[in-house]
Amino acid sequence: MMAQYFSLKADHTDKLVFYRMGDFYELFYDDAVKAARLLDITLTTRGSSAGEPIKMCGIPFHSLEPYLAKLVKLGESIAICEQVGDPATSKGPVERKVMRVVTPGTLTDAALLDDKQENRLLAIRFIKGKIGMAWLSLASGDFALMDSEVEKIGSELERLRPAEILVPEGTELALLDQLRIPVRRISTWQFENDSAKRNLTRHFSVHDLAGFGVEDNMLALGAAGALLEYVRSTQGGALPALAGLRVESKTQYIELDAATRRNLELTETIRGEAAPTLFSLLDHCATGMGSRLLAHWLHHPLRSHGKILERQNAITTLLEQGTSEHLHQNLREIADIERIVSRIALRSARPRDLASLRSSLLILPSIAEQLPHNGLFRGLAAALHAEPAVATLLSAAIQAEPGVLIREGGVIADGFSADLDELRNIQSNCGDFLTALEQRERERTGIATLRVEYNRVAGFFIEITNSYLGQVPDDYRRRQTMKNAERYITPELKTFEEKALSANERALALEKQLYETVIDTLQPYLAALRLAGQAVATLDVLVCLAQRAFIAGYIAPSFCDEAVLNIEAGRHPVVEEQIDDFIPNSADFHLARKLLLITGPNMGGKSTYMRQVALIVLLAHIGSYVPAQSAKIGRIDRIFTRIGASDDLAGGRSTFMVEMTETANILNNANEYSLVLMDEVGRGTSTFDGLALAWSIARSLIEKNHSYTLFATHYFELTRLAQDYPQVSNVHLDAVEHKDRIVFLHAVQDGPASQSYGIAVASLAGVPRDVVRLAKRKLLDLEQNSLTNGPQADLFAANNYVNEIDTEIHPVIEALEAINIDELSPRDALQLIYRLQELI
Ligand SMILES: Nc1ncnc2c1ncn2[C@@H]1O[C@H](COP(=O)(O)OP(=O)(O)OP(=O)(O)O)[C@@H](O)[C@H]1O
Repeated sequence: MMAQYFSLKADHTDKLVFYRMGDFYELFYDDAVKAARLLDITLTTRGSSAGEPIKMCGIPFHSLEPYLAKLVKLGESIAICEQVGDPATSKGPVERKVMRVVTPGTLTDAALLDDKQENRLLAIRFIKGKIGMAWLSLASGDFALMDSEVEKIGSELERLRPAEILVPEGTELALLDQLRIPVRRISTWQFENDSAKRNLTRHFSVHDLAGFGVEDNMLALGAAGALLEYVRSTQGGALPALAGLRVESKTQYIELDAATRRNLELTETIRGEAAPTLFSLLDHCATGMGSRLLAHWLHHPLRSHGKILERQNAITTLLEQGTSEHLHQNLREIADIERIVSRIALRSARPRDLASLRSSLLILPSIAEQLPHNGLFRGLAAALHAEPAVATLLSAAIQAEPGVLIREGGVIADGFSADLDELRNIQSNCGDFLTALEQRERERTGIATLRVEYNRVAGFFIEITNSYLGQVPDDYRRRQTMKNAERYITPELKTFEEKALSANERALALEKQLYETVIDTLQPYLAALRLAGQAVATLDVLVCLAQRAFIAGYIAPSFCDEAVLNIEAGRHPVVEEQIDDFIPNSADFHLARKLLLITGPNMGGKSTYMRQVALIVLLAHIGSYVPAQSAKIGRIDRIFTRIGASDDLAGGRSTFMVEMTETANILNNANEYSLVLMDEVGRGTSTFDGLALAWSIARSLIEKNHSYTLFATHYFELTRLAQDYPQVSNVHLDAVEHKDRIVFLHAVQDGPASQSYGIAVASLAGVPRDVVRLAKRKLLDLEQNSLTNGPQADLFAANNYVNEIDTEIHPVIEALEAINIDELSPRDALQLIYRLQELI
């Protein structure tokens, strides 16, 4: 047995091998050690090999799924090895085979998949600064490819969020090793374009790939080929019917770099949590398909105003008709058609998948009828009226509530197959037949005590007590002799016995065969069903966005071709949900006003304001309504952000290095159609360096990039840029000090800030009072020594360097500050004077 195990394991060295032994899957050696640790199950030993005990652990076969789910989540791949031979007839160990390989990127089982998340497998190939990428979601059949540049890889990974990555052997890229995504290195030759082309044309049964818009020289082609082969190897040779092959174009979507996707907290917070994010706020979709599509839309804002307006108009119609809630309730009844369709394609669909597909298909026409007859809805309604033949077939073929597993039967509906009905009749009519036979034989033989019976050892028999043996007819054959009776069988009973005993087995076999036929019959309809699934998803997202717009008072943004970005009374969609009185703020950009320099106290709301502008722009481009009073948006192709400080310790980059790398990316790539958010750039280094950098970066953004820029800074000196450049406007957020408190107004106003309140905020945050006091004193010195007339110290000015020692508080002053004169007795006062004198 171990020899058999070793030969199977040799083909799956990089996976955990689940070796089926009766009712258990067992793991051996290192696999056992690893699985025991990851699954928290007992590690034990079984027998020995080469004198060493064999380490093993095992799990019961019927609870495979939760264990698989846990391992796959941890990034492991598993080869599931089943017994395929018959234990009764095989000499030596039963024949076993790896029937299925489960890897994080190739999941299709409902139990292993997250409803709301797309599960993608991504293959990447690198050649001379370029990358070719192909990705596939096996569960939904979406297959796409794209060429890009190496420096975009971070952004692409953040966008696609693959569950598993394939790269050619020998690929060295630090970024890949830092990811928490399993990376599999496969032979380089599998990434060759020629064999990929052959594979793909064969798979799609086409002469060439031009029809998909795939060019011969695309780098991504090789990646697509490698990906397809990998999937085939995990699915026991079967390949799903893929929805087609999409070439994703770079110009289709607004580009968001990796940092921006993170900073805007689209689907994950900066800390990596699922909420609160834009997605967690918006996602009230009725189906998993809708949630997945919404996440996709958020990461793929469109550039084409035409396409955006199609969605927006659809939302407007839903709002006008007020049917969203009703549609939402109807959509809740719809199963995950996309994933069921993929499982049908892979022939792994369970009976209940078919039942839920059926019930969904029966509801779809009524949903389609509720849809308005305009714009996007026309196409959606057509797709929802998917092949009625499928629902008819499934109604005829599958029981109302089928069993869980086809091997246990109870799946195929009565009346679908006459043969199956007969087999089932035999089982259920067994009792009737025997009573009727008994009656007939009693009459024929005249033996009143004759009994027809069954037991497991003798099978069916007619029992006649010894006193009537003389009356036994000739056609009775003796089966067994008892003490007081004889047991007989007749040809009729024999035929019945054979039928009855095998009926159950044959019914199960026939059900399995019929089930396979149903799956076969469904294959030609899968493309239409997939479209129906996509239509459900689209409708679900539109309804969800319409509901959000209604509940939160969003408005429809308008688009134009001029250089304009005008938001009246905009709100941050996520922050406004978390606090009671959110103050709306406007933002106005045009050709003559392209950089807003934002100053104001910490906690004033600068980051919130900048992010809200970006989120409104992003929401507008997915077709959604936006949280504002009005919004008019010109052409925008990219959004860049440089917000917050984070170390990239694993990548060997300090906070400041990360800050400058992201800034470099912006300065090198942002153009007049870009929206740029710069939050306190330069704060990661010394004051003078930081200020000098911030100043030159802002100038470059004005002079060279011409982007729509929101530039938040604490360097007050930068506000002077507005005097040199007409495109720069100063805006500020304010606070007022009230007794010991500081109140933030959160309203964006024209002009530079007058104070920074940093020290007041520090005090608010609980910084010890003596430190705050020292800081105030130091600030006073700095301001007095400054040669500028400005309200804040000008660090560019000469002579503002103040000797630290000079500003230290004299111990006498400190002692005086510490006393409460009203509480001093005359005697204490006298002593104090002595002490103070000593301190001079
Ligand atoms: N427009 C607003 N209306 C009401 N509250 C707001 C508004 N903007 C921000 N806030 C509140 O103020 C808090 C601080 O905002 P934010 O982080 O944007 O300040 P900041 O100026 O960027 O501060 P820092 O300079 O310290 O980063 C937010 O968490 C939010 O609770």
